[in-house]
Amino acid sequence: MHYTITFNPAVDLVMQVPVVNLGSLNRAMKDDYVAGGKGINMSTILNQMGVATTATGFVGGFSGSFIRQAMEAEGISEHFIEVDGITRVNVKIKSEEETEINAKGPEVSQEEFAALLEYLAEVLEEVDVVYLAGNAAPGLTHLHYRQVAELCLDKGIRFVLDSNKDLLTQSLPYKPFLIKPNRDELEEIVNTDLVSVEAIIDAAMSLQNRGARNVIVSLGGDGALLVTEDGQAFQSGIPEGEVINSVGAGDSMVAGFMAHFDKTGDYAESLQMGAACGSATAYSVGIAKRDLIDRLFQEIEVKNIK
Ligand SMILES: Nc1ncnc2c1ncn2[C@@H]1O[C@H](COP(=O)(O)OP(=O)(O)OP(=O)(O)O)[C@@H](O)[C@H]1O
Ligand SMILES: O=P(O)(O)OC[C@@]1(O)O[C@H](CO)[C@@H](O)[C@@H]1O
Repeated sequence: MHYTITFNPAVDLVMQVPVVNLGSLNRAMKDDYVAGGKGINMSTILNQMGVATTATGFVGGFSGSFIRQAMEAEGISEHFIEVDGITRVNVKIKSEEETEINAKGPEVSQEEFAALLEYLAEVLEEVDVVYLAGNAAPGLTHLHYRQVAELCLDKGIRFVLDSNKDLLTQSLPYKPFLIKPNRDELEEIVNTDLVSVEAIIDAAMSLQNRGARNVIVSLGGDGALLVTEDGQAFQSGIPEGEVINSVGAGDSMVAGFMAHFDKTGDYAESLQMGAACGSATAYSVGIAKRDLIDRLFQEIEVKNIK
């Protein structure tokens, strides 16, 4: 089972607004509500790829119910802990540029966190994969990320971590199987501008020296780089297509990579699948569907560069 954890899920309100004028009333031409939050997006892709997944984390209020119903409609099993307060609604404005406003989200108490950890400790088995993705909810810190990471290390379970700053770096000693910073996140961690492929690979390897086993660095419309624990590096390109909404592309990439790696153990092909899922989501309103993923997979080139 692939368990995804989203500490602070969201309903993504995706609005098409041709021209945005700050300080004025703007009207959307179209709006879509999508169950979101990084772990939830990963479960959505895993499910598309035929991988058994359970989505967990904390939800509350009407928007929390929306997420639960969306999971049920997709046939994804879930074990969310109900919290007081209302799951956030994150606004994603699609104009000439993409603008995002992520809300704060409801507070998670120590008892609610303990209930999640207890559930995980009870259900996890060695063959499982745990994904912890996104930012913390109010009430949670890097220490809570570390507790999940430690549980996975103790149980010998592959742990996939997609977060940023100290939420990511503080868990590196627990040897996550995969981390996926994007270029900005990696630059922030290593405190340097990364302008060449070589510099990005060196920075990714510095995170391996701190404990990460495999590192994907996603580069938006410029593709992605993968540095593996056996010392190889791969680069993926992007297929032809029109960007509709790139929110969740990174989450899709992680889930696509893991779904394929779990079946094949093949790094190059798994990066190709991750890239297909990432671009397929960028070319969709919400998270990608399988038919587009399969089509784009054929078009993506992956090079072994080390
Ligand atoms: N504009 C785009 N065109 C084609 N493919 C894209 C585009 N943006 C993203 N992708 C694909 O998706 C992958 C992940 O995207 P990106 O680097 O934007 O992740 P991210 O910053 O983590 O995104 P998010 O936080 O929204 O999930 C890229 O490496 C690429 O393969
Ligand atoms: O605030 P966080 O947890 O960093 O990010 C949340 C979020 O922006 O990430 C997903 C895309 O990756 C969206 O579905 C969601 O709104």
